[in-house]
Amino acid sequence: MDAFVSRKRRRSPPLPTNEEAVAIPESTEETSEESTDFKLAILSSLHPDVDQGSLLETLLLSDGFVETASQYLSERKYASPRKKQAIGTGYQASISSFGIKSGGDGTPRRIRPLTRKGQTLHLYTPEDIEAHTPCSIIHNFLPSEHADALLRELMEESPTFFRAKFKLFDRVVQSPHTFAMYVDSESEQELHKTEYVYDGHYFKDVRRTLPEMLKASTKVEAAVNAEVKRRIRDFYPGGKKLPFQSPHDWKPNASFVNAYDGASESVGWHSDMLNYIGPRAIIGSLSLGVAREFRVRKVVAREDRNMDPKTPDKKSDDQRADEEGQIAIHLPHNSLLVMHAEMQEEWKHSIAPAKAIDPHPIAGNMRINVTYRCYKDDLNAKLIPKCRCDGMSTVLRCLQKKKETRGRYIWMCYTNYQPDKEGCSFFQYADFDDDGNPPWSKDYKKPTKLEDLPD
Ligand SMILES: O=C(O)CCC(=O)C(=O)O
Ligand SMILES: [Fe+2]
Repeated sequence: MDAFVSRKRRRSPPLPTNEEAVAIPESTEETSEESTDFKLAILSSLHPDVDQGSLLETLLLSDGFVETASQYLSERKYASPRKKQAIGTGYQASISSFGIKSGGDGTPRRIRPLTRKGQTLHLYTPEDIEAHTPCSIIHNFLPSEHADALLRELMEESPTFFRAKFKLFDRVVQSPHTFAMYVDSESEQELHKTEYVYDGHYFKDVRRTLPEMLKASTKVEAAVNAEVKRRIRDFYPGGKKLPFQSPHDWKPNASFVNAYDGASESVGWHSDMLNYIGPRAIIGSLSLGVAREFRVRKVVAREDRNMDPKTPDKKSDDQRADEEGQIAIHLPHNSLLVMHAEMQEEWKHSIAPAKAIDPHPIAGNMRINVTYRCYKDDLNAKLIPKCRCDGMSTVLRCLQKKKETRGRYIWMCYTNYQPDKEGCSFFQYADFDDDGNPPWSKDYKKPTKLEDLPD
């Protein structure tokens, strides 16, 4: 099997499919694993020199139609596995090099996830990543001396990074990687230490952005803004920004730096806290040192999984990822990943533990990641709703699991996540205008009511 598709055999019949989660259309919904194997056998006999991974990938991209897949394979626009070219540390016959594009006629392209149950689809090229995930990537982002200087600066800091403790059900667990938080000004530093709540507590160790980080930040800002504009133009309906997305340029003023020391260090499935960065947030994520896999998967509502919405969801994120399929984006040294506006609300991400890693000449076994973020003045910790736990600020979440409330934002108590504290049950729907401004913002535009519209 090719390096970029791994596949587990299903033991039970396939789950009913849904258009967001899988690529195989309704017409092939009832087909069993055996019939996929049968289709692969036909394709294999027609194209004996193409490896199984490429056959399967082409079959998926052809919506399960053998004839279409065979036609693409006959045209042979893809890189033959025997002539694979190295991209970073991995290998890939690019999906787009198969000559199949998500749009291509000037109309906005839809993100079309290709994941299937039990699969990890590995993506390496910028074209594949932006076509099938809510992210875009720029390889070799900084001049190489600058990337190395930034890596050295952060390697020096990393022994003093912090390992978070949090509550998982009734157990206290330690985060499987270390991190530190940096802000760009002294006033923000003071405010963060005393006002901003993370995972139910205040961080006392908020640092000032270091010189190389600051230098990189200006370049990240320009690149992210250009990528966001391109994303809106080429991918979003009508070439318009998403509802709740800010119309203004993105300006980073804070960052989390994560350190993964060795193959087993990781971060579990999550989406990032929106409290201070607002709805439809953008994040610029710079990877340095050892190349690792960044995994993404789309959140699927329970009804779409044919689950009774009232039944508690007992499956872990890892089980879900395995069931629904996931995409692995390979992040080599000096790559900038832009997480676009649809990412945090609709997708989850993780850094998976690796089986093996290629040591980096400067970083050894370490991967360093800087996530540049834009903390919004109007979502300052003093302004957002507080819960009943000692005046702690609440967390902003976007509901995803049930269809009837899907996409609604809520403010809720976050203290429950802290090892030694029980939270309150505070919960309140959160209101934002089309540009993502909260009602207390001077820029907030009240939505026009139907009866107020001119005849
Ligand atoms: O290390 C990464 O690439 C991702 C880190 C991350 O998800 C986070 O800081 O929220
Ligand atoms: Fe994250």
